[in-house]
Amino acid sequence: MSEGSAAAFGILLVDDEPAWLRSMSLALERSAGLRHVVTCQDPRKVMEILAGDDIAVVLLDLTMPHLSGEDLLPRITTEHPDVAVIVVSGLNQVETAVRCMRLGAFDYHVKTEEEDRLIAGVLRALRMQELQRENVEVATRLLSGELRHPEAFEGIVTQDSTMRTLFAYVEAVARSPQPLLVTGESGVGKELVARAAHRLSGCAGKLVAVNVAGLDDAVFADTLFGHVRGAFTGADQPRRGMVEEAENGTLFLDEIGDLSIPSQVKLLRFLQEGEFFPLGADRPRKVRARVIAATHQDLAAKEQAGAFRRDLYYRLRTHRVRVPPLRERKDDIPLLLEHFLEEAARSLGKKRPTPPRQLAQLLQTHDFPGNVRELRAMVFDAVSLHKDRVLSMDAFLEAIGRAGEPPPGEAASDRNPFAGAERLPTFDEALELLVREAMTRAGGNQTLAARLIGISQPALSKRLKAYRR
Ligand SMILES: Nc1ncnc2c1ncn2[C@@H]1O[C@H](COP(=O)(O)OP(=O)(O)OP(=O)(O)O)[C@@H](O)[C@H]1O
Repeated sequence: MSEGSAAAFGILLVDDEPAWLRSMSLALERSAGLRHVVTCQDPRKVMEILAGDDIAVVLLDLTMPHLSGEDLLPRITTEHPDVAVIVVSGLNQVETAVRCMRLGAFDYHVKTEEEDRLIAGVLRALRMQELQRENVEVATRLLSGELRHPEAFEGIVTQDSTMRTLFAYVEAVARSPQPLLVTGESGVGKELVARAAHRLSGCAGKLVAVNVAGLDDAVFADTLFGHVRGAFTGADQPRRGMVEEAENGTLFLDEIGDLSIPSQVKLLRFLQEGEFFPLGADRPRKVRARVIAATHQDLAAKEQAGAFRRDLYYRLRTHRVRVPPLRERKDDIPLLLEHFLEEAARSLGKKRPTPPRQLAQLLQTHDFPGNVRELRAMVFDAVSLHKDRVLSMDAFLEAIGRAGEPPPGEAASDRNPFAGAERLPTFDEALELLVREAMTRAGGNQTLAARLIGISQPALSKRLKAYRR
């Protein structure tokens, strides 16, 4: 967990030994940047402190005068179930530990163990607390369905309800320092979602985007973490890595599914410790930057196949969203068409053309394997070619037709819908199936259906009449 979020949570140390309270407060601040630490020597005052202060974690000694930790523990867990209590005892007794856990303790530590282990335990408890609070926040936002900052999503044109839910989720987790994983097919708008999350994060720094696909381990390390002068032959100047560029901001790692295993190890270290070694440096550097990762790949499958480290996978997906492909939100197509017509006309210095009435309908018959990017390219292409007032459908028909063609090298017979059929339809049956499919895809519009299968509207109408008889 990075220091940023942890520092905001209150921690209460309860012990009758002032020396332990002092040294633990110092250790929490020094090693984990935890500054909101309250100390209490008198266990009788604990409930009062909890009622007044925003405390997330209590470190509770067991043996104290007036009131023992074991008596206090059930009162805390009953009255403040959202507070995590870590018992810190001088006794290394399994029975005591089991009793405390049964009474609702989050964890049990022995005072003689290494300080680092106790601090790691506190950070673990804080992480749980943070996730719990975020869950409540997410549920509240999703239920209210309202966005507090709709302007952050301005560039994302949509009226789809799944997308609206996704926005509410992104808004709820945007201020978390934990990673956000954005998945979805190529061209669905993952980068736009990452930029919206950054805008909502309230971070003062900038968003720095790095496409990690195809970077070998050395280039990845140099790009992200930089190097010191003289780190390798030719390194006559030190270089700041992208992580430092993104300090107090967001590091957006695109195509994370392509990261090599050695690079995954380096990234995990940065996520866990918030620190990294520039190439050639003998001391680590600490930088606070939120990581947003994106991929079009199935990371779970990659993890299962051993191509993606499990620890990194779980770390990255602490918060996650899947941006649905365009074919799952076809109602967005007319809106996006309008948006891109406007954008294309502006950037090409042309007057905005009027789209033919059936264009949106035609586009809704297409599956858009390249998603929003494909639609955008189609519109730009058509606007750049267009001359009359009304936009021609031809460029779109051609693009859609081409999209259905097999890729070069793939034989047409591989995609033959009849290949493998036990009984071939007769010519007339096949024709009827084709006509009916075109009518379904065109939403009952005969002109459009006729264009889809390359015949005239009267010819199609004649066939339909014949089928009705
Ligand atoms: N809902 C949307 N509204 C407006 N423009 C969009 C929308 N979704 C995507 N775009 C545009 O489509 C293009 C592709 O979007 P983006 O780069 O965010 O996709 P991606 O999912 O990150 O793709 P890749 O996986 O290839 O990196 C960009 O030009 C983007 O501006």
